[in-house]
Amino acid sequence: MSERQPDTARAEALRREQEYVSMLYERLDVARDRAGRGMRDVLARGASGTRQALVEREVTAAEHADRLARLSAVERGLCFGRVDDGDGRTLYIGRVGLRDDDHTSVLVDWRAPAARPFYVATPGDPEGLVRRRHLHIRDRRVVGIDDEVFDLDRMADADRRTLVGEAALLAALRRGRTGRMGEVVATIQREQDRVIRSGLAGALVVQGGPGTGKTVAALHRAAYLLYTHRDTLERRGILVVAPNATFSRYIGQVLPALGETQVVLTSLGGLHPGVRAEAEDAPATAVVKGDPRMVRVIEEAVRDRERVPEGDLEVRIPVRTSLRGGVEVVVEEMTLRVDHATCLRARDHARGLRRPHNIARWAFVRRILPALARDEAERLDRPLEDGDLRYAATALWEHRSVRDALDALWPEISPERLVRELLSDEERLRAAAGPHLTEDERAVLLRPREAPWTVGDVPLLDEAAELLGEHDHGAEARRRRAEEERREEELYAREVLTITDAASVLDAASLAGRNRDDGPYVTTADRAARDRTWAYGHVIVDEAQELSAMAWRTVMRRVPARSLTVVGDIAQTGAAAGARSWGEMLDPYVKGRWREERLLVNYRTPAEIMEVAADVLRAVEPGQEPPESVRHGGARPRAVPAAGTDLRRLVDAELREIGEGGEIGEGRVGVVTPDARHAEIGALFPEAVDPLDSRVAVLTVRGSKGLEFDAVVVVDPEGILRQSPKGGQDLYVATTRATRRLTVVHEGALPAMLHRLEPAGQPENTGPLGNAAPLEDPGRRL
Ligand SMILES: Nc1ncnc2c1ncn2[C@@H]1O[C@H](COP(=O)(O)OP(=O)(O)OP(=O)(O)O)[C@@H](O)[C@H]1O
Repeated sequence: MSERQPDTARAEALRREQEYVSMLYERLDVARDRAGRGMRDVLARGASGTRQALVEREVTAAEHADRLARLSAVERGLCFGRVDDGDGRTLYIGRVGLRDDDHTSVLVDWRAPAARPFYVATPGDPEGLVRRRHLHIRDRRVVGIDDEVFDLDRMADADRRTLVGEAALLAALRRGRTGRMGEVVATIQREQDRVIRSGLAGALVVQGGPGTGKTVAALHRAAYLLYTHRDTLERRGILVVAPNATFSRYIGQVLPALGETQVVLTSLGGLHPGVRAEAEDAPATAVVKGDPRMVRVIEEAVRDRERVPEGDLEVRIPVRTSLRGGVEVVVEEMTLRVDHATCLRARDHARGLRRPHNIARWAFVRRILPALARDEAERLDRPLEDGDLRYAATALWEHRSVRDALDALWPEISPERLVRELLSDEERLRAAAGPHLTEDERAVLLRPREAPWTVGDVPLLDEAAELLGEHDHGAEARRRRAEEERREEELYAREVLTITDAASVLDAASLAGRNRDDGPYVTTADRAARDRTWAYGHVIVDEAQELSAMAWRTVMRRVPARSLTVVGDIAQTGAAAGARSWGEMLDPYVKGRWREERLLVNYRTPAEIMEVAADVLRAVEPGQEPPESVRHGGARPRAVPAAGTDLRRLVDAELREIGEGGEIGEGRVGVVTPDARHAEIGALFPEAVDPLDSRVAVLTVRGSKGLEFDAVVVVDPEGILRQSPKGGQDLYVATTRATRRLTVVHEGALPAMLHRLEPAGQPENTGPLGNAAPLEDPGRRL
């Protein structure tokens, strides 16, 4: 409900809001000064005193720095809303809560319970409000206001005269896309608010079609949970798992913009510390790697590294050496022997401890070494006391040949080596996978030793890491050393920062603690990101339909409390090993105990484009309902035959169109291709270097998932449909990436499910393009 008012009334409303907003910024400046001063005071106390005093000083400085970080992050659009209730009470809603000198609240944090009516009031259920007002602020100036009136009769006369209207949401949605997702705190919708404020405990599934704001709602939920459960979550942290590194970059700005930096954001391929997997497996390989039977295969691969010799164990050790030309040369050797049965017992004993392989190895070694020492004593005819035995065993361990012999039987091994050797060695693979996988399944796993890590390898590495345990015994000592170094550097950073201004203090202070080993002042996020076994307080998984059963094991290991937000759309599953239903993936961990919220409104794709996409969905997933678009209008989606079309010129024309029609920036074009044609089409657009930052992005469907563009050109829909058993879902994803314009370039006949597209050459019904005739260029054809 809205009403446009004369300019004078609007000017008066703006002036009054400006007064209030200026006061809020003054409060913000005061709060920042206080935090900055607090930090400088703490640091001015100097770096001397008891260890306890030093620790306290560090912690207090860190708290001030943290507060300063939050206050700096809210500068842009500090206050964005106001609600008036029927009793004449007014609340202003903003990114952070502020109080005046009397401790009276002057700005309510958007996450506080008092702010809820701002998001959930509707004309049917106004939650006691008579009006909701959106404030648009640029550089501390109020540049616009939008009102929604719920009860005109109960509004004060003065307020009634100053009603100003234009839906804030639609204004936000019309903006050109920048290549980075932004926060939407000012325009969160009622159904999204339910997702955001849902309780911390248990698993919440957010199922919704493309563009329904699942990602954006999940990220706001992270900020809300941190605000509401700060004690728990600051200690344990929140992990956000994105499908790939590009998507991580795409959403990476949202939480910092909300003042939250304590969240670990990683891609699926980055879940195993030390590995950055980007490559994807072929669908058949992905299916096998994603299958839970791989748990058994990895178990077998580990057991296969716990061997006994065929017969007795024989090790040659030097008995006598002499120096020749300064080099030590073995003059006489002796063969030590441990009988087969003793080796078997040692292995069974070590396995029976049920400890990780690399830990149990020492139990094995500790059984074999004394046996070797006894044999040595016998051969040398030397009596052995208990104390001597320990000494002799330790001395034997010094011989390289002894260590090599034991390594060959029960090596200390890293997860990376185990998985690499398993997948590149036919013999090992057969030994481990024999009873669990078919010959064909084994064949698709096999690959060259130097092949790069794939996203599908990460769950295998994680599984292996669980079974192998810590493999580097120097790690503990290194960690301690690094911690000391870190502490010194951090102290130094803080001293330096006392002479710099507040905003830079914070960056450098957190920088000083970054990329180092664990320590009391490293942020939770930093510590957690480096620790594979870290138990997070909450985990958010985006595009979760793409995760295989094995990937779910990796995720669940990181959240033993099973406090999860699972965000995705079953209708968009493109991964061969991805989900067909949420129950299939979640029931093994939270059987029947997960709750579901559905988002039904599409904020991205205009209705005209969504109708085309809905036809695709109905053809491939008849049971799934497409979301309803909130926006209408714009250019009609069209089909352009590839014959006679120059793709380059077509994309240039799209760039011009969105540049002219866009409200902010120049807008971006996404060219979506079948996997097999990505390189060929990419070569036509040398400027498309970065899928987020270049004005043109050339992407496979997988690469485009979760992203959006002002204009999308889908090339070769037939090729997309054919590229995998999930080709139909892929085409659905491709057609739902556009915020304004969709063009499909087809080579043969247009697939029947795209019948609604306007054939090129006919004038468009609506929109700024006018006539969308194909662009002829005989020189370069698709
Ligand atoms: N309440 C809102 N206010 C303003 N913009 C919104 C709102 N909700 C969603 N949007 C915008 O709609 C677009 C789609 O949101 P988002 O990417 O979160 O959708 P999604 O459901 O994750 O889509 P997909 O399934 O395609 O990945 C984004 O540009 C987002 O900023």
